[in-house]
Amino acid sequence: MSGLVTSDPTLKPDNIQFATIPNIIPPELLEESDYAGFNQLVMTKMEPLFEELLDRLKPPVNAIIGDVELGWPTDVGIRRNIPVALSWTMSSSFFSMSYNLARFRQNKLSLLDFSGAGDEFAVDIPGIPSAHLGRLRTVFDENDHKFLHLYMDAILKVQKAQYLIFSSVHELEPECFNSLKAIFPFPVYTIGPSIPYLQLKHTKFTSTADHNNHDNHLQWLDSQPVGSVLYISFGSFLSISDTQMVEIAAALKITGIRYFWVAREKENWLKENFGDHNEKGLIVPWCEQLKVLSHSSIGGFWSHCGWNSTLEALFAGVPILTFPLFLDQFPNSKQIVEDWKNGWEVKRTDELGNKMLVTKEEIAELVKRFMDFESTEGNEMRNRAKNLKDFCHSAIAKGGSSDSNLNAFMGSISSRENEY
Ligand SMILES: O=c1ccn([C@@H]2O[C@H](COP(=O)(O)OP(=O)(O)O[C@H]3O[C@H](CO)[C@@H](O)[C@H](O)[C@H]3O)[C@@H](O)[C@H]2O)c(=O)[nH]1
Repeated sequence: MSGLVTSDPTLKPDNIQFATIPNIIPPELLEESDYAGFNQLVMTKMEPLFEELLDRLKPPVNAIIGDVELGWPTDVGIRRNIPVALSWTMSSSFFSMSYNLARFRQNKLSLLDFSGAGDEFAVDIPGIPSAHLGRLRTVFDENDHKFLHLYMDAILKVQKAQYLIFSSVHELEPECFNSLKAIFPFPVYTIGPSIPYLQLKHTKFTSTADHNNHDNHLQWLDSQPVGSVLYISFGSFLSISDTQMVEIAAALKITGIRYFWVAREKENWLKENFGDHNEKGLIVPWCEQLKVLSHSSIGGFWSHCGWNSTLEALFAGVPILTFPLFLDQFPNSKQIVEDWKNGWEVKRTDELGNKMLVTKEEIAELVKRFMDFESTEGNEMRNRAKNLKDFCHSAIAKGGSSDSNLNAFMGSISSRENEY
Protein backbone atom coordinates (compact mmCIF):
# COMPACT_ATOMS: atom_id res chain seq x y z
CA MET A 1 0.00 0.00 0.00
CA SER A 2 3.07 2.18 -0.07
CA GLY A 3 2.19 5.48 -1.73
CA LEU A 4 -1.43 5.39 -0.58
CA VAL A 5 -0.51 6.32 3.00
CA THR A 6 1.78 9.23 3.75
CA SER A 7 4.68 8.81 6.14
CA ASP A 8 5.53 12.53 6.08
CA PRO A 9 6.65 13.19 9.70
CA THR A 10 5.09 16.66 9.66
CA LEU A 11 1.66 15.19 9.02
CA LYS A 12 1.46 12.71 11.89
CA PRO A 13 2.04 12.63 15.65
CA ASP A 14 5.43 11.22 16.75
CA ASN A 15 4.01 8.21 18.56
CA ILE A 16 2.45 6.84 15.38
CA GLN A 17 4.53 4.68 13.06
CA PHE A 18 3.44 3.53 9.64
CA ALA A 19 4.50 0.22 8.12
CA THR A 20 3.48 -1.16 4.77
CA ILE A 21 2.89 -4.47 3.07
CA PRO A 22 3.61 -5.02 -0.64
CA ASN A 23 0.92 -3.72 -2.96
CA ILE A 24 -1.43 -6.45 -4.20
CA ILE A 25 -3.67 -4.20 -6.28
CA PRO A 26 -2.84 -4.04 -10.01
CA PRO A 27 -3.09 -0.44 -11.28
CA GLU A 28 -5.73 -1.33 -13.88
CA LEU A 29 -8.11 -2.37 -11.12
CA LEU A 30 -7.85 1.10 -9.59
CA GLU A 31 -8.26 2.75 -12.96
CA GLU A 32 -11.42 0.76 -13.68
CA SER A 33 -12.86 1.56 -10.23
CA ASP A 34 -13.61 -2.17 -9.94
CA TYR A 35 -14.96 -2.18 -6.40
CA ALA A 36 -15.85 -5.89 -6.29
CA GLY A 37 -12.48 -6.89 -7.81
CA PHE A 38 -10.60 -4.61 -5.40
CA ASN A 39 -12.45 -5.99 -2.39
CA GLN A 40 -11.97 -9.60 -3.47
CA LEU A 41 -8.21 -9.03 -3.60
CA VAL A 42 -7.95 -7.33 -0.21
CA MET A 43 -10.16 -10.00 1.32
CA THR A 44 -8.19 -12.93 -0.06
CA LYS A 45 -4.56 -11.85 -0.64
CA MET A 46 -3.57 -9.49 2.17
CA GLU A 47 -3.79 -11.79 5.18
CA PRO A 48 -0.42 -13.62 4.85
CA LEU A 49 1.37 -10.34 4.07
CA PHE A 50 -0.15 -8.78 7.16
CA GLU A 51 0.99 -11.73 9.27
CA GLU A 52 4.54 -11.36 7.95
CA LEU A 53 4.38 -7.72 8.97
CA LEU A 54 3.16 -8.64 12.46
CA ASP A 55 6.20 -10.92 12.83
CA ARG A 56 8.52 -7.99 12.08
CA LEU A 57 6.89 -5.27 14.22
CA LYS A 58 8.66 -4.09 17.36
CA PRO A 59 7.29 -3.68 19.98
CA PRO A 60 4.90 -6.57 19.32
CA VAL A 61 1.29 -5.79 18.61
CA ASN A 62 -1.14 -5.73 21.56
CA ALA A 63 -4.35 -5.11 19.62
CA ILE A 64 -5.51 -5.04 16.02
CA ILE A 65 -7.99 -2.56 14.58
CA GLY A 66 -9.24 -3.85 11.24
CA ASP A 67 -12.01 -3.12 8.78
CA VAL A 68 -14.96 -5.54 9.00
CA GLU A 69 -14.94 -5.85 5.22
CA LEU A 70 -11.43 -7.33 5.18
CA GLY A 71 -12.82 -10.49 6.73
CA TRP A 72 -9.50 -11.84 8.01
CA PRO A 73 -8.44 -9.69 11.04
CA THR A 74 -10.45 -11.78 13.51
CA ASP A 75 -8.84 -15.00 12.20
CA VAL A 76 -5.38 -13.48 12.69
CA GLY A 77 -6.33 -12.27 16.18
CA ILE A 78 -7.61 -15.71 17.21
CA ARG A 79 -4.51 -17.50 15.89
CA ARG A 80 -2.19 -15.09 17.71
CA ASN A 81 -4.27 -14.42 20.81
CA ILE A 82 -4.46 -10.69 20.07
CA PRO A 83 -7.70 -8.76 20.72
CA VAL A 84 -9.36 -7.40 17.60
CA ALA A 85 -11.46 -4.27 17.26
CA LEU A 86 -13.39 -4.34 14.01
CA SER A 87 -14.26 -1.04 12.46
CA TRP A 88 -17.25 -0.37 10.18
CA THR A 89 -16.95 2.63 7.89
CA MET A 90 -20.60 2.91 6.86
CA SER A 91 -23.80 3.57 8.79
CA SER A 92 -24.82 1.31 11.66
CA SER A 93 -28.20 0.80 9.99
CA PHE A 94 -26.48 -0.59 6.93
CA PHE A 95 -24.32 -2.79 9.13
CA SER A 96 -27.40 -4.05 10.93
CA MET A 97 -29.21 -4.82 7.68
CA SER A 98 -26.17 -6.59 6.24
CA TYR A 99 -25.54 -8.55 9.44
CA ASN A 100 -29.14 -9.69 9.76
CA LEU A 101 -29.22 -10.64 6.13
CA ALA A 102 -25.99 -12.61 6.49
CA ARG A 103 -27.41 -14.48 9.51
CA PHE A 104 -30.65 -15.16 7.69
CA ARG A 105 -28.86 -16.36 4.60
CA GLN A 106 -26.59 -18.61 6.67
CA ASN A 107 -29.56 -20.22 8.37
CA LYS A 108 -32.26 -20.37 5.77
CA LEU A 109 -32.12 -19.06 2.26
CA SER A 110 -29.48 -18.45 -0.33
CA LEU A 111 -29.22 -14.86 -1.40
CA LEU A 112 -30.29 -15.90 -4.87
CA ASP A 113 -33.62 -17.04 -3.40
CA PHE A 114 -33.83 -13.73 -1.65
CA SER A 115 -32.99 -11.50 -4.57
CA GLY A 116 -35.10 -13.41 -7.05
CA ALA A 117 -38.15 -13.40 -4.86
CA GLY A 118 -40.03 -10.50 -6.39
CA ASP A 119 -42.47 -8.22 -4.67
CA GLU A 120 -44.52 -11.01 -3.10
CA PHE A 121 -41.50 -12.04 -1.05
CA ALA A 122 -42.99 -12.20 2.42
CA VAL A 123 -40.41 -13.83 4.63
CA ASP A 124 -39.80 -12.00 7.86
CA ILE A 125 -36.09 -11.40 8.45
CA PRO A 126 -35.57 -10.53 12.10
CA GLY A 127 -33.78 -7.20 12.46
CA ILE A 128 -34.72 -5.96 9.01
CA PRO A 129 -38.00 -4.02 8.85
CA SER A 130 -40.04 -5.25 5.87
CA ALA A 131 -39.86 -1.75 4.36
CA HIS A 132 -36.08 -2.19 4.17
CA LEU A 133 -36.20 -5.46 2.22
CA GLY A 134 -36.71 -3.55 -1.00
CA ARG A 135 -33.68 -1.39 -0.19
CA LEU A 136 -31.56 -4.47 0.35
CA ARG A 137 -32.63 -5.97 -2.93
CA THR A 138 -31.60 -2.80 -4.77
CA VAL A 139 -28.30 -2.79 -2.94
CA PHE A 140 -27.27 -6.38 -3.37
CA ASP A 141 -28.80 -7.35 -6.71
CA GLU A 142 -26.29 -5.23 -8.55
CA ASN A 143 -23.28 -6.94 -7.08
CA ASP A 144 -21.15 -9.79 -8.15
CA HIS A 145 -22.10 -12.98 -6.32
CA LYS A 146 -18.59 -14.16 -5.52
CA PHE A 147 -17.90 -10.82 -3.86
CA LEU A 148 -21.20 -11.07 -2.07
CA HIS A 149 -20.31 -14.42 -0.49
CA LEU A 150 -17.03 -12.98 0.78
CA TYR A 151 -18.82 -9.87 2.04
CA MET A 152 -21.44 -11.88 3.95
CA ASP A 153 -18.76 -14.16 5.44
CA ALA A 154 -16.75 -11.14 6.54
CA ILE A 155 -19.76 -9.65 8.28
CA LEU A 156 -20.48 -12.88 10.16
CA LYS A 157 -16.92 -12.91 11.51
CA VAL A 158 -17.80 -9.84 13.59
CA GLN A 159 -19.19 -12.33 16.14
CA LYS A 160 -15.63 -13.43 16.93
CA ALA A 161 -14.22 -9.93 17.56
CA GLN A 162 -13.62 -8.23 20.91
CA TYR A 163 -14.90 -4.76 19.93
CA LEU A 164 -16.98 -3.22 17.18
CA ILE A 165 -16.33 0.43 16.32
CA PHE A 166 -18.48 2.71 14.18
CA SER A 167 -17.66 5.97 12.45
CA SER A 168 -21.07 7.21 13.45
CA VAL A 169 -22.67 9.18 16.25
CA HIS A 170 -24.90 7.45 18.79
CA GLU A 171 -27.51 10.22 18.66
CA LEU A 172 -27.87 9.83 14.88
CA GLU A 173 -28.89 6.16 14.99
CA PRO A 174 -29.76 5.47 18.67
CA GLU A 175 -32.20 2.58 18.19
CA CYS A 176 -29.87 0.74 15.90
CA PHE A 177 -26.95 1.08 18.32
CA ASN A 178 -29.04 -0.08 21.23
CA SER A 179 -30.09 -3.16 19.28
CA LEU A 180 -26.49 -3.92 18.25
CA LYS A 181 -25.33 -3.56 21.84
CA ALA A 182 -27.96 -6.11 22.83
CA ILE A 183 -26.83 -8.59 20.14
CA PHE A 184 -23.08 -8.63 20.73
CA PRO A 185 -21.44 -9.80 23.97
CA PHE A 186 -18.61 -7.24 23.60
CA PRO A 187 -18.44 -3.42 23.52
CA VAL A 188 -19.95 -1.61 20.54
CA TYR A 189 -18.61 1.93 20.32
CA THR A 190 -19.59 4.93 18.21
CA ILE A 191 -16.58 7.19 17.83
CA GLY A 192 -17.62 9.28 14.84
CA PRO A 193 -17.88 11.27 12.87
CA SER A 194 -14.38 10.09 11.84
CA ILE A 195 -13.85 12.90 9.39
CA PRO A 196 -10.96 15.39 9.19
CA TYR A 197 -12.45 18.03 11.50
CA LEU A 198 -9.07 18.64 13.14
CA GLN A 199 -7.93 20.07 9.78
CA LEU A 200 -10.50 22.82 10.20
CA LYS A 201 -8.32 24.21 12.99
CA HIS A 202 -4.81 23.01 12.16
CA THR A 203 -3.40 23.64 8.71
CA LYS A 204 -0.34 21.53 9.55
CA PHE A 205 -2.32 18.41 8.52
CA THR A 206 -2.65 19.73 4.98
CA SER A 207 -0.07 19.21 2.24
CA THR A 208 1.31 22.29 0.44
CA ALA A 209 -0.22 21.40 -2.94
CA ASP A 210 -3.64 20.97 -1.38
CA HIS A 211 -3.19 24.16 0.50
CA ASN A 212 -2.47 26.26 -2.60
CA ASN A 213 -5.54 24.93 -4.37
CA HIS A 214 -7.54 25.38 -1.24
CA ASP A 215 -6.53 29.05 -1.02
CA ASN A 216 -7.92 29.60 -4.54
CA HIS A 217 -11.11 27.75 -3.66
CA LEU A 218 -11.49 29.79 -0.48
CA GLN A 219 -10.98 33.05 -2.32
CA TRP A 220 -13.76 32.14 -4.72
CA LEU A 221 -16.08 30.99 -1.91
CA ASP A 222 -15.36 34.18 0.05
CA SER A 223 -16.68 36.22 -2.86
CA GLN A 224 -20.06 34.41 -2.90
CA PRO A 225 -23.12 35.37 -0.82
CA VAL A 226 -23.87 33.37 2.35
CA GLY A 227 -25.63 30.06 1.68
CA SER A 228 -25.80 30.67 -2.08
CA VAL A 229 -23.52 27.93 -3.44
CA LEU A 230 -24.52 24.35 -4.28
CA TYR A 231 -21.58 21.97 -3.71
CA ILE A 232 -21.60 18.97 -6.09
CA SER A 233 -19.47 15.87 -5.57
CA PHE A 234 -19.83 12.12 -6.02
CA GLY A 235 -17.03 10.94 -3.74
CA SER A 236 -13.61 9.54 -4.45
CA PHE A 237 -14.15 7.02 -7.24
CA LEU A 238 -17.74 6.74 -8.53
CA SER A 239 -18.97 8.72 -11.53
CA ILE A 240 -22.24 9.67 -13.15
CA SER A 241 -22.78 9.41 -16.92
CA ASP A 242 -21.62 12.19 -19.25
CA THR A 243 -25.22 12.70 -20.34
CA GLN A 244 -26.33 13.19 -16.75
CA MET A 245 -23.50 15.67 -16.18
CA VAL A 246 -24.63 17.66 -19.18
CA GLU A 247 -28.21 17.81 -17.83
CA ILE A 248 -26.99 19.01 -14.44
CA ALA A 249 -24.76 21.61 -16.07
CA ALA A 250 -27.62 22.84 -18.27
CA ALA A 251 -29.92 23.11 -15.24
CA LEU A 252 -27.34 25.19 -13.38
CA LYS A 253 -27.11 27.50 -16.37
CA ILE A 254 -30.92 27.85 -16.63
CA THR A 255 -31.36 28.61 -12.94
CA GLY A 256 -28.25 30.72 -12.43
CA ILE A 257 -27.64 28.87 -9.14
CA ARG A 258 -24.05 29.26 -7.94
CA TYR A 259 -22.12 26.00 -7.73
CA PHE A 260 -18.80 24.43 -6.68
CA TRP A 261 -18.43 21.16 -8.62
CA VAL A 262 -15.79 18.48 -7.97
CA ALA A 263 -15.53 16.76 -11.35
CA ARG A 264 -12.29 14.79 -10.70
CA GLU A 265 -10.91 13.46 -14.04
CA LYS A 266 -13.84 15.06 -15.90
CA GLU A 267 -12.80 18.59 -14.92
CA ASN A 268 -11.47 19.63 -18.34
CA TRP A 269 -14.18 17.79 -20.26
CA LEU A 270 -16.86 19.52 -18.23
CA LYS A 271 -15.24 22.92 -18.63
CA GLU A 272 -14.94 22.42 -22.41
CA ASN A 273 -18.57 21.33 -22.75
CA PHE A 274 -20.11 23.62 -20.21
CA GLY A 275 -17.75 26.57 -20.13
CA ASP A 276 -15.56 27.77 -17.34
CA HIS A 277 -16.55 31.35 -18.11
CA ASN A 278 -19.49 31.36 -15.76
CA GLU A 279 -18.38 33.37 -12.74
CA LYS A 280 -21.23 31.83 -10.82
CA GLY A 281 -19.51 28.46 -10.77
CA LEU A 282 -16.22 26.74 -10.05
CA ILE A 283 -15.30 23.34 -11.50
CA VAL A 284 -12.38 21.64 -9.76
CA PRO A 285 -10.69 18.21 -9.88
CA TRP A 286 -10.56 17.84 -6.08
CA CYS A 287 -10.89 19.97 -2.98
CA GLU A 288 -10.67 19.82 0.79
CA GLN A 289 -14.30 18.82 1.06
CA LEU A 290 -14.96 19.34 4.75
CA LYS A 291 -13.41 22.81 4.67
CA VAL A 292 -15.46 23.71 1.62
CA LEU A 293 -18.68 22.35 3.15
CA SER A 294 -17.95 24.34 6.31
CA HIS A 295 -17.68 27.62 4.38
CA SER A 296 -20.58 30.00 5.01
CA SER A 297 -21.30 30.44 1.28
CA ILE A 298 -22.26 26.76 0.87
CA GLY A 299 -26.03 26.30 1.03
CA GLY A 300 -26.48 22.73 -0.19
CA PHE A 301 -24.68 19.53 -1.19
CA TRP A 302 -25.63 17.39 -4.21
CA SER A 303 -24.16 14.10 -3.01
CA HIS A 304 -23.94 10.43 -3.90
CA CYS A 305 -24.41 9.82 -0.15
CA GLY A 306 -21.18 7.98 0.59
CA TRP A 307 -21.06 7.66 4.37
CA ASN A 308 -18.14 10.07 4.77
CA SER A 309 -19.79 12.73 2.63
CA THR A 310 -23.00 12.21 4.57
CA LEU A 311 -21.20 12.68 7.89
CA GLU A 312 -19.32 15.71 6.58
CA ALA A 313 -22.58 17.34 5.44
CA LEU A 314 -24.14 16.61 8.83
CA PHE A 315 -21.12 18.01 10.65
CA ALA A 316 -21.18 21.18 8.54
CA GLY A 317 -24.98 21.52 8.88
CA VAL A 318 -25.45 21.52 5.10
CA PRO A 319 -28.67 20.05 3.62
CA ILE A 320 -28.28 17.30 1.03
CA LEU A 321 -29.74 16.56 -2.40
CA THR A 322 -29.39 12.80 -2.50
CA PHE A 323 -28.25 10.98 -5.64
CA PRO A 324 -27.18 7.48 -4.51
CA LEU A 325 -25.16 5.39 -6.97
CA PHE A 326 -24.15 2.21 -5.18
CA LEU A 327 -24.35 -0.09 -2.12
CA ASP A 328 -24.99 1.69 1.22
CA GLN A 329 -25.69 4.98 -0.55
CA PHE A 330 -29.32 3.94 -1.20
CA PRO A 331 -30.16 3.34 2.46
CA ASN A 332 -28.10 6.43 3.40
CA SER A 333 -30.29 8.47 1.06
CA LYS A 334 -33.44 7.07 2.70
CA GLN A 335 -32.03 7.85 6.13
CA ILE A 336 -31.38 11.46 5.08
CA VAL A 337 -34.73 11.99 3.38
CA GLU A 338 -37.07 9.98 5.62
CA ASP A 339 -35.46 9.71 9.05
CA TRP A 340 -33.33 12.83 9.53
CA LYS A 341 -35.23 14.98 7.01
CA ASN A 342 -32.16 17.08 6.24
CA GLY A 343 -32.35 16.48 2.51
CA TRP A 344 -34.42 15.72 -0.56
CA GLU A 345 -33.97 12.98 -3.11
CA VAL A 346 -33.21 13.63 -6.77
CA LYS A 347 -35.67 11.03 -8.06
CA ARG A 348 -34.29 9.03 -10.95
CA THR A 349 -36.18 5.76 -10.97
CA ASP A 350 -39.57 4.98 -12.48
CA GLU A 351 -42.31 3.00 -10.67
CA LEU A 352 -40.58 -0.26 -11.62
CA GLY A 353 -37.29 0.87 -10.13
CA ASN A 354 -35.57 1.39 -13.51
CA LYS A 355 -32.93 4.11 -13.56
CA MET A 356 -33.68 7.13 -15.73
CA LEU A 357 -31.88 10.22 -16.85
CA VAL A 358 -32.97 13.21 -14.75
CA THR A 359 -33.66 16.01 -17.21
CA LYS A 360 -32.42 19.58 -16.96
CA GLU A 361 -35.99 20.80 -16.45
CA GLU A 362 -36.53 18.43 -13.49
CA ILE A 363 -33.18 19.37 -12.00
CA ALA A 364 -33.75 23.09 -12.49
CA GLU A 365 -37.11 22.93 -10.69
CA LEU A 366 -35.69 20.90 -7.80
CA VAL A 367 -32.48 22.86 -7.36
CA LYS A 368 -34.32 26.19 -7.38
CA ARG A 369 -36.66 25.02 -4.61
CA PHE A 370 -33.78 23.44 -2.70
CA MET A 371 -31.69 26.62 -2.66
CA ASP A 372 -34.66 28.94 -1.96
CA PHE A 373 -34.21 30.58 1.43
CA GLU A 374 -37.75 31.93 1.40
CA SER A 375 -39.53 28.56 1.28
CA THR A 376 -41.01 27.05 4.43
CA GLU A 377 -40.20 23.44 3.50
CA GLY A 378 -36.63 24.45 2.69
CA ASN A 379 -36.23 26.25 5.98
CA GLU A 380 -37.55 23.24 7.90
CA MET A 381 -34.92 21.13 6.18
CA ARG A 382 -32.21 23.68 7.00
CA ASN A 383 -33.29 23.73 10.66
CA ARG A 384 -33.06 19.95 10.77
CA ALA A 385 -29.57 20.17 9.28
CA LYS A 386 -28.58 22.61 12.05
CA ASN A 387 -29.91 20.28 14.77
CA LEU A 388 -27.98 17.36 13.30
CA LYS A 389 -24.86 19.51 13.20
CA ASP A 390 -25.32 20.12 16.94
CA PHE A 391 -25.56 16.35 17.57
CA CYS A 392 -22.27 15.80 15.76
CA HIS A 393 -20.43 18.62 17.48
CA SER A 394 -21.72 17.62 20.94
CA ALA A 395 -20.64 14.01 20.36
CA ILE A 396 -16.98 14.92 19.89
CA ALA A 397 -16.90 17.61 22.60
CA LYS A 398 -15.41 16.64 25.97
CA GLY A 399 -17.77 14.19 27.67
CA GLY A 400 -19.88 13.75 24.50
CA SER A 401 -20.88 10.26 23.35
CA SER A 402 -18.05 9.74 20.86
CA ASP A 403 -15.43 11.33 23.11
CA SER A 404 -16.47 9.10 26.04
CA ASN A 405 -16.55 6.01 23.85
CA LEU A 406 -13.09 6.69 22.47
CA ASN A 407 -11.74 7.07 26.02
CA ALA A 408 -13.53 3.90 27.12
CA PHE A 409 -12.10 1.99 24.14
CA MET A 410 -8.55 3.20 24.76
CA GLY A 411 -8.91 2.41 28.49
CA SER A 412 -10.17 -1.08 27.75
CA ILE A 413 -7.46 -1.85 25.19
CA SER A 414 -4.76 -0.60 27.57
CA SER A 415 -6.04 -2.71 30.46
CA ARG A 416 -6.01 -5.80 28.23
CA GLU A 417 -2.31 -5.40 27.52
CA ASN A 418 -1.50 -7.33 30.67
CA GLU A 419 -3.90 -10.15 29.88
CA TYR A 420 -2.36 -11.08 26.55
O1 LIG B 1 -12.99 16.81 -3.77
C1 LIG B 1 -13.15 15.97 -2.89
C2 LIG B 1 -14.11 14.93 -2.96
C3 LIG B 1 -14.18 14.04 -1.91
N1 LIG B 1 -13.35 14.17 -0.85
C4 LIG B 1 -13.43 13.23 0.28
O2 LIG B 1 -13.57 11.91 -0.17
C5 LIG B 1 -14.35 11.19 0.77
C6 LIG B 1 -15.43 10.46 -0.01
O3 LIG B 1 -15.98 9.49 0.83
P1 LIG B 1 -17.47 8.98 0.69
O4 LIG B 1 -18.40 10.11 0.69
O5 LIG B 1 -17.72 7.97 1.77
O6 LIG B 1 -17.57 8.37 -0.74
P2 LIG B 1 -16.75 7.20 -1.50
O7 LIG B 1 -15.41 7.66 -1.76
O8 LIG B 1 -17.59 6.86 -2.68
O9 LIG B 1 -16.78 6.02 -0.40
C7 LIG B 1 -16.90 4.62 -0.44
O10 LIG B 1 -16.76 4.23 0.95
C8 LIG B 1 -17.78 4.71 1.82
C9 LIG B 1 -17.56 4.22 3.26
O11 LIG B 1 -16.38 4.01 3.64
C10 LIG B 1 -19.14 4.20 1.41
O12 LIG B 1 -20.14 4.76 2.25
C11 LIG B 1 -19.40 4.59 -0.05
O13 LIG B 1 -20.63 4.05 -0.48
C12 LIG B 1 -18.26 4.08 -0.92
O14 LIG B 1 -18.48 4.48 -2.27
C13 LIG B 1 -14.92 12.19 1.76
O15 LIG B 1 -14.22 12.11 2.98
C14 LIG B 1 -14.65 13.53 1.10
O16 LIG B 1 -14.38 14.58 2.00
C15 LIG B 1 -12.43 15.17 -0.77
O17 LIG B 1 -11.69 15.30 0.21
N2 LIG B 1 -12.36 16.04 -1.80
